[in-house]
Amino acid sequence: MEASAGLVAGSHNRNELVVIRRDGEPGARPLKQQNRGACQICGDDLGLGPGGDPFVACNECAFPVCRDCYEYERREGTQNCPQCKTRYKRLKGCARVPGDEEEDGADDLEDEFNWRDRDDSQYAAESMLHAHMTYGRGGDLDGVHQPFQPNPNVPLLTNGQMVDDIPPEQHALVPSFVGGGGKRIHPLPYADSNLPVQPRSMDPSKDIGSYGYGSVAWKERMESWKQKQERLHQARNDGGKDWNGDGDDADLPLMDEARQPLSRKVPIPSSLINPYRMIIVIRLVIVCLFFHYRVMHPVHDAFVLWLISVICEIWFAMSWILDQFPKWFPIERETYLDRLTLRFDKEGQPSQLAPVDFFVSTVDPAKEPPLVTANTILSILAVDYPVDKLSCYVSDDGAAMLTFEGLSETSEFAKKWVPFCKKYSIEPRAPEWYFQQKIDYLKDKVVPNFVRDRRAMKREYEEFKIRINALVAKAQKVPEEGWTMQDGTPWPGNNVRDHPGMIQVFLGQSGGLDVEGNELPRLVYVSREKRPGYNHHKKAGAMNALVRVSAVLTNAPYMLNLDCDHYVNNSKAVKEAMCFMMDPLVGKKVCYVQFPQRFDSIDRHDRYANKNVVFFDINMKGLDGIQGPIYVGTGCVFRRQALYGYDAPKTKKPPSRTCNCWPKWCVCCFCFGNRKNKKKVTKPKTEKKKRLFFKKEENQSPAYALSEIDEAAAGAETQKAGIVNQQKLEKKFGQSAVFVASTLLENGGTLRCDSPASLLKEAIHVIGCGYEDKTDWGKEIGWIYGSVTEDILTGFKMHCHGWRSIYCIPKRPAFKGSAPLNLSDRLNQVLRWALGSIEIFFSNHCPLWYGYGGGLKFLERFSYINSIVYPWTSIPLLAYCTLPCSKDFSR
Ligand SMILES: O=c1ccn([C@@H]2O[C@H](COP(=O)(O)OP(=O)(O)O[C@H]3O[C@H](CO)[C@@H](O)[C@H](O)[C@H]3O)[C@@H](O)[C@H]2O)c(=O)[nH]1
Ligand SMILES: [Mn+2]
Ligand SMILES: [Zn+2]
Ligand SMILES: [Zn+2]
Repeated sequence: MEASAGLVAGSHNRNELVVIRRDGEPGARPLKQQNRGACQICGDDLGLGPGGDPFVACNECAFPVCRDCYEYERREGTQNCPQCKTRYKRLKGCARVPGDEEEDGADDLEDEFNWRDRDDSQYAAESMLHAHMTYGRGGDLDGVHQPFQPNPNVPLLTNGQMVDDIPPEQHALVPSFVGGGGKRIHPLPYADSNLPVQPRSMDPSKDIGSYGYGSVAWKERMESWKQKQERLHQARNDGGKDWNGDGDDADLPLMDEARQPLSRKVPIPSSLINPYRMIIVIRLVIVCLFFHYRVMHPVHDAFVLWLISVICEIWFAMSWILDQFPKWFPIERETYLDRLTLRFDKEGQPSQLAPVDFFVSTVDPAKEPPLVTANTILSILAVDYPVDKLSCYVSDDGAAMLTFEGLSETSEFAKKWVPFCKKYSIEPRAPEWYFQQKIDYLKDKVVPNFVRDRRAMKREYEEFKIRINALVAKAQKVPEEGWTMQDGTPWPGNNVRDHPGMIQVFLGQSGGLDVEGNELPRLVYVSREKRPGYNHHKKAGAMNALVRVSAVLTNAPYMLNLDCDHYVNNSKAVKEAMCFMMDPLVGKKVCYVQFPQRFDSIDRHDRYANKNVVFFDINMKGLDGIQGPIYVGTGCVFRRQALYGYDAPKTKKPPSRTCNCWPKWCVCCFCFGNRKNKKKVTKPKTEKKKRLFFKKEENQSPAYALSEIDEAAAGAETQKAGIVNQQKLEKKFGQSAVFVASTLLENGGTLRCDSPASLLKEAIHVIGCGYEDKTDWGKEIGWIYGSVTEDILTGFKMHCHGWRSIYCIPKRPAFKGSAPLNLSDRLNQVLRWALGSIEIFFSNHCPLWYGYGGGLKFLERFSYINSIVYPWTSIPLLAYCTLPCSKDFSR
C-alpha cells in the first residue's frame, strides 16, 4: 500500500500543490529539487518510512507531512490529512493514540521504539503534560508520576518587601527579590523625566514601532494607501487643476483619508424596520380596543376578580410599551480601523493613541479559577495596542495569596506568550481558547516556523497550566498559622475581612522584558484594604479603588473594565473603541463604548437563556439610536472624566429659536419673525431649573473650571482661587492631593515629580477603607453604590449628566466570557439581578423620579424604567395565572 502511494511536492504557492505519482503519470510536473521531501507543515525533511522509502502520512493523497507533524496531528490536532481531510490511519511504527482500532499487528510496538528519535523520558514527560490539560481548577495531580518541581526561575510570592517609608501595617509589596537570586518583582516603572506633566503619548524616547506593525495585513493596507496617494499626486500634476478640494469628487476622499470620520452610523434599512414599526402600531391599536372592551364590560358577579385581572392587564400593557418604544430607531455602526491607524498610529512616528488602563475584578479563586483569570490577563497583555500605553490593574477582593501567586506566574508566562501572539497575529490571545481551535495548515500556515513555534508554545502553556494547577492544589488546605510568604513573613491578606491594602507592580518598563527583548504592559495587583465595620460595596467598591490607584500610577484617559472570566477575544477591540472615543466630532460626548457580552460553551439551544439575544442584538441597538446602550458591567471602555461625575461637554449649537415662552418648545408663540431681536434674550426658565437640579456650575469638567479660574482671578488671586478649588475638590474626591491633581489632567498622564515609592504610598492611601468617607465616591463619582447591579446605576448616572454611550459590535466578538452553565447558578444570577433592580427602584436613583431636567432623553428613560420595574411583573403574572376562569363566576 505504502509503496504505491504517491509523493507530493509543494510549489512555493501554497495553494497550488502538485501531486505527482511515483509511477510517472503523464502530465506530472517534475519535482523541484528543493521541495523534495519537505514537510508541508513544518518545512522539515520528510525523513524515511520503515521500508526506507520517503515517509508517507496520508495514503489517500500523499500530502507530504513529516513523521513529527503527523503524530502531532493524530494526537492533538484534527487527526485528518490537512489536504484531503481523510482521517489519518495509524501507520506502521507510529505511536498509538486513543481511538485507534486494535487491528494492527503486534509488531507495531516494537517498531515504535525503533522509530522514535525522541527518547522515552521525553515521551513520559509529554504524556504527563497531557494528563493535565483539563481546564479549570486543579487538584488533579494524583496522576503525576514525577513530583512537581517548581521552576527555579519562577519563584512564588514570597517576599513582599516593604517600601522604606511605608509603615508596616500598610504593606506595599513593592520591589521584591527572590531568594534564589533571580530578580522578579520590580519597583514602579517610571522614567526619570523632570518634566512636571508629561502625557505618556508625548514621550518620544520609546521604541513604539516594535509592536503592532508586523502584521501582513497592515503592511498591505499601508502599501495600498501609499499607492493611492501617489496616484493622487500624479493626477494632480497631470490635470494641472486647482486642488482646492472641490475639484474631482471621486478622488477627494483618498486625499485626506486620515481626516475622515473614524466611524459611521449604518441605519437599518427602512424596508426592514418599518414592518416591525407597523406591527407595534397595530398591536398598540389592538391593545387600546381590548382595554376599551374590558373597561366597558365589567363582570358584576365577580367584580373583584375582574378588577384584578384588568389591573394585571394594564400592567402587562405598560411593560410592553416600555419594552417596545425604545426599539423604534435601531442603528448599527461601522468602524474604520485603518483610518485610526493613519491618523494616530503612523509608522515611524510615536503613536498618538490614547493610553488605556484595564481593570479586572476577582473575588474568590475557588469560584473563579485562577487559570481563567490568567487567561483573561494574558489576553489583555497581548492586546494589539502600543505597549507603553497599556496597564492592567487586577483587583483581588478575596486578598488571596493564590491569586497573587497566579498573577506572578502569569506575568512570567506572558513574557513568552505575548511575543508569540504578536509575531503571528493569532486570535484569540487567551491561550486556553486559542489552543482549543484546530488550525488549518493550508490556510493558516503563513509564516515559516509558525507550526513549530506554535507547538513549542503549546507545550509551554501546558507546563504553565501544571504550575497554576499545583498552586491551586496547594491552596486547598490553609495552614493553621495562615499563609506565609517565602521570606517567612505572614501573607498580609490572611484575614480576608480585615487586612491592609496591598499593591504589587509586575512587568512594565523596568519589570523585565519579554523573551524578544520588548517591553510589556504594566500589570498591577491591587487588594484594597478591608476593615470590619466598613461597607466595601462589592464590585463597585473594588472598581472605585482601581479608578484611584490607576489615577495615581498611570492616569490613562480611558479605562476598559472586564470581569475576570471575560477575555479579550478580538485583539483590536481597544482600537475599535478608540474609533469612537478619539473621534474629534463624535468622541467628546461619549462616556463609554459598550461591547455586547458573548459567551463560550453555551449549548446549541441555550438552555438557560444566557445569550440574551433580544437584549444584546435588538434592545441595545435600539438604545444606541437614542442615547446609547446600558452599561452591562463588563466589556466596556470608559472615559475617565465621565466617571468623575462631570456633565457632558455642551455642544455649541447654531443659535436656534429662543423666546421667553415656557416651555421652550412652545410652538404657538410668534417669535419666528423677530428671531434676530430675541437672540440676546436671557436664558429661558428651563435652563435655570436644570441648574438648580444639577448644580451645573460645579459640575463642569476641569478644563472649564480651570479656564474660569484663569479668567476670574488673574495674578495673586489665582493662588487663592486655586486653594479654594483644591479644597472643594478634596471634599469631593477625597484627601489625596495626587489624586485630585490627576483629575485635572483631562488627557491623562501623571505628575512625575514624585518618586515611585511616594506614588505607591499614595496608591496605598487611596485604597484605604476610610478614604471614601464623606466624599462623593459611589454617590456622584465612579461606580455608583446602592445596588448589586451597580452597572445599571453607573450607566444611568452618566446618561443623566448628558453623556451618550456607543454600542460597538465588531465582526469578531470583542470579548467572550463564561456564563453560568447550571440551573442553580443561573437562577441565582437572575435572582441577584432582579433584587438589584428592586434596590434601585427604592433608592433615590430610581429612574422613575430621578434626574428630570438633566441630560437623560425621554425614550432612554423608558428603557431604564423597564430595567428597574421588570421584577414586579412577577406579581401580576402570578395573580393573573392563578385567577380562576371567569366562566365559573359569571353564572
Ligand atoms: O465583592 C465583589 C463581588 C464581585 N466582584 C466581581 O464582580 C464581577 C461580577 O460578579 P459575578 O458574581 O460574576 O456576577 P455576574 O452576575 O456573573 O455578573 C454580571 O452582573 C454583574 C451585576 O450586574 C455585573 O457587575 C457583571 O459585570 C456582569 O457580568 C466578577 O468579576 C467578580 O470578581 C468583585 O470584584 N467584588
Ligand atoms: Mn460572572
Ligand atoms: Zn513536519
Ligand atoms: Zn490526504
